[in-house]
Amino acid sequence: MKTNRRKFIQGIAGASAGLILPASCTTNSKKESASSEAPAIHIKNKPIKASHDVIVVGAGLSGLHAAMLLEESGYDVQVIEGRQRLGGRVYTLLDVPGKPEAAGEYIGANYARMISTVNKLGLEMYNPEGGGNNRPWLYNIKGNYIDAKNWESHKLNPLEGEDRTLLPHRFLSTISHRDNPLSGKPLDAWLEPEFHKYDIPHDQYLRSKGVNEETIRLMNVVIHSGGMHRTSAINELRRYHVMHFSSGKISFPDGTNWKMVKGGNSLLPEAMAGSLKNEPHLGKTVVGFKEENGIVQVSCADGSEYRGKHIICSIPISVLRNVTFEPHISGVTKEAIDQMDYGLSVQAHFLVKEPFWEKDGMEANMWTDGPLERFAVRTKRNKTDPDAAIAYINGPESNKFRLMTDDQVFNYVEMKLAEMRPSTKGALERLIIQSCERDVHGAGDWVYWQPGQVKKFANHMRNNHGNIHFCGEHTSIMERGMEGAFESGERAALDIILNA
Ligand SMILES: Cc1cc2nc3c(=O)[nH]c(=O)nc-3n(C[C@H](O)[C@H](O)[C@H](O)COP(=O)(O)OP(=O)(O)OC[C@H]3O[C@@H](n4cnc5c(N)ncnc54)[C@H](O)[C@@H]3O)c2cc1C
Repeated sequence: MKTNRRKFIQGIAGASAGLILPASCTTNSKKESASSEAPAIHIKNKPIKASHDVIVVGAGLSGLHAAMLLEESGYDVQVIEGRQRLGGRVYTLLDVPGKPEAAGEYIGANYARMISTVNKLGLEMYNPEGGGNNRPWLYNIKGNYIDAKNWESHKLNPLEGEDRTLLPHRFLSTISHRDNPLSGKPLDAWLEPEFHKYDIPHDQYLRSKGVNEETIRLMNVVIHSGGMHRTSAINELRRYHVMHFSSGKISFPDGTNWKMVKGGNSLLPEAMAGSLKNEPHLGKTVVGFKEENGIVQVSCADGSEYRGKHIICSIPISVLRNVTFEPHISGVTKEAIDQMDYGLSVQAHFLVKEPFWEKDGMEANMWTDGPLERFAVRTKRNKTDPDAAIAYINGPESNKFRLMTDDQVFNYVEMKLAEMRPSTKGALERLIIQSCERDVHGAGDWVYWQPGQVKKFANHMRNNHGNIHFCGEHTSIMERGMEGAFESGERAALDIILNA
């Protein structure tokens, strides 16, 4: 029996309001087992049946959320994941001192679906002290060290009037959001044709608003893309619209605006996977989909195959360039697969053997317009954790690291640090290099829209290809980040539940 539509939508609405999914989603909705009702087809004279109702490809938040929702509606679901771990871009480095988050870190108070899932699975959230953006920075601009307190009057400050109090690390978010044409509009307004006029390079948009070149140069330091000229202004306007939409309006009951999962955010995808009837299969890198007579055959790099009546595919869009589809994907969706790109970041993690900031008497954390962009002592999860530091490069400088081995990244970072901050020499011990595109399953941090791409692609990203339904943060329209992943998984699951 199919899930009752009204009940299911009530359940989703409940989850979106931060409530636990009601029992109506799990009762009276059992389907017959897949094998008993799958139509038989013939491939090379061999009768083929779907082994599952739905195969979910990718065990990141979007895929796992879709799997949970489908299972609650009685579908037989098998999750398969290319990596040997769950979580995708939620990845707590549990073996690294201080257990830093390598990717999805801050859970916003407005993340209704995610918070609901955390609560439902019995996990706890907390705020590590001194996290977020409240750490004091020492600025290194054009080779000059500048304390935050001296910035307002400093000759390198390119702003005028009251704006001179704005600190460089706030330039991008504050100036991009100023007079944001999306303000006061619904979260999906960025898709509307009336905003296509902002689908232009972000630096061009800022110049038209009178922002000067030096301010744009400093904003460019940490933009999550190949640079301001490569990012659509509407991409950035949407980003800050979503961020500001709820800030100040929604907070956790303790008054805070963001939290992390106690013990590490990776506990969430692990608990989500643990709640499924069928254990996810790891190490299953999908290389091809072939749909015939309503059954999709999924081929993996290790030679194994799965068959499902439906597929939910959460693979990052640019990684899909390496996956074959039969029938072929063509038209705008194919262009999007070939052209969409992800922001990059590389993180070099170090243990701090000696507090180098005590040697030179400067702030520990550096925000620079040089090749290292940001170097910071990490927030501790527990007071007893050792000091650890991270070089976090996510602006245009991050591109070159694609060509380096981990050792070369460490050598480069240490060399640049020693030039900029001699007190770090001998004070750091190498731990790990992390980047979300350093293996074949990752494309980078998160998708960004290049000038002209919102107009061209944004309304095609969610189209299914036969029985293959796409999800992943790149397909979200209201939320971004981890909550965007949840939103997209929910949409793909609903697509099957309501339309299949
Ligand atoms: C450095 C960094 C910091 C971030 N900080 C935040 C933050 O503070 N707050 C926030 O909300 N968001 C943050 N994000 C974004 C957030 O982590 C992501 O938006 C979200 O986790 C994406 O989930 P997803 O399911 O869409 O994709 P993914 O997590 O990437 O899931 C896709 C899965 O598919 C698998 N896969 C890929 N190719 C194949 C294949 N061929 N076969 C089988 N499986 C495959 C991958 O291994 C992966 O597990 C951050 C991301 C990064 C990188």
